[in-house]
Amino acid sequence: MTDVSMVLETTGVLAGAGGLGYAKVRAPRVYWSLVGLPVTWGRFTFTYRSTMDVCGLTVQPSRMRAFLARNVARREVLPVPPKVRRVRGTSTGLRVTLRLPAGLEPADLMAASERLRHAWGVHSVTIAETKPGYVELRMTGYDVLRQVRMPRGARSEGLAVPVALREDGTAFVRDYRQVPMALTLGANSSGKSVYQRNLIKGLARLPVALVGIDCKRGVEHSAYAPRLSALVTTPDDSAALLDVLVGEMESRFDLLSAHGVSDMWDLPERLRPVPVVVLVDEVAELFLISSKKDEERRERIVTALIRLAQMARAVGIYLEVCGQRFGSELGKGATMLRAQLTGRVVHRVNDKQTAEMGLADVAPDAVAAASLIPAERPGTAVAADSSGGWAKIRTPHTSRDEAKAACREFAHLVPDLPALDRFRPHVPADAPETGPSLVKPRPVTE
Ligand SMILES: Nc1ncnc2c1ncn2[C@@H]1O[C@H](COP(=O)(O)OP(=O)(O)OP(=O)(O)O)[C@@H](O)[C@H]1O
Repeated sequence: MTDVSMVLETTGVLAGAGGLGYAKVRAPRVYWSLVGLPVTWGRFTFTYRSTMDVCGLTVQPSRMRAFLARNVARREVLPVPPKVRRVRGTSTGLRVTLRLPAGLEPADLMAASERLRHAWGVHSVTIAETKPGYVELRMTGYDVLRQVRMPRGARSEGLAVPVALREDGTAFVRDYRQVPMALTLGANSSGKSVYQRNLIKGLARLPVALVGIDCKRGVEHSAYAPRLSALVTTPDDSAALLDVLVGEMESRFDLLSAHGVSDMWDLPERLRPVPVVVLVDEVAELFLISSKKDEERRERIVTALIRLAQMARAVGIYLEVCGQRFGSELGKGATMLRAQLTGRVVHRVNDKQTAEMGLADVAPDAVAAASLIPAERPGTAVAADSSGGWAKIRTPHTSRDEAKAACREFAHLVPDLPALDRFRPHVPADAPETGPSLVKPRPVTE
């Protein structure tokens, strides 16, 4: 709903810019609130019945209803469209809650979304089932992914971080309790680091331990050091850290079994271990070997990652893996690990095979959309999970310094986790607020 701040923004922008034409191109949010929303709302109200009828989204009335219409109301018996329960304008579009009559299902509306989009002259129409028998029609008035602004009220809580904006104007939330393990793929400069920065910025304020594995010499993760419980930057240290995480997982399982529960969240709060999010950047670095002697290390790393991905959810250890490609070319264990990482975010890719690696097993319909992401829209991705649902998303642009500042601000939230102490990065007390990082991971390999 438009509010006071929106009205002020509206007036200010229009006064300075000199007209609606300018607003339409340069300030689509303003144009939508002033012109698009009232026009679309009116068009929707006046054409709803006829549009649903021509789009094949009506059913024959029940016998009783037909009888009453014919004999009591003495009017023509009309086909019945879904009942409109609520219409709500937002700063990006129009939301309509519909109650489906018997005989219609959400898939019928999904199949007609392109027709509805044209009929009401909006940028996009998506359909979301809100509860059995009810759907929400989410219309956007303009391309909300062109200039991303997260919805008001989207904030991190529990173990969920609103990390990007969906095409329908709602927040894409990375919720670790719903989707514990995830994989982010994308070509160079497609926006993977910015996605991770948004994630870190949101996670930093939550009661979680953050672990960084960044074999690109820590170029990204060293900025987050003040908030990290552990940071490793070489494959050897990664192998040691992953062994410790597997040990932590096992002792947490002992705790669950001692209390007769099968999930950490069933433990009383005072006994519950702190959740751990393990962020792995450039995963291929952990798989590659340059000599025979690296083979044993690779085996150790891959086995540990697979064990964590398969079991650690129940004890609150979550994996967030990132890479350019993640297929069988990485060797033994790669596809097995990938199958466990059920949350997928695929940015622009260089070839269709990479999109398939990321999406074909969970949401095959999304492969084409990921292959079409243009280079001039960095940060755009297709997000999917094993439910089969997918959405086009784009992150808000977040600089390294912003993520770094959030990690400093919430450095006091680094939880006590003795098992990880020897991997804790050393942050000099006088490390600069911005600029190149002075953070050094400690040498941990024995
Ligand atoms: N959501 C976004 N909005 C605007 N610009 C973005 C967005 N995401 C990324 N960019 C820009 O795109 C460029 C590449 O982004 P980023 O560094 O995140 O890519 P990457 O996939 O991590 O690349 P690499 O694999 O080379 O590290 C950067 O200049 C960044 O500022």
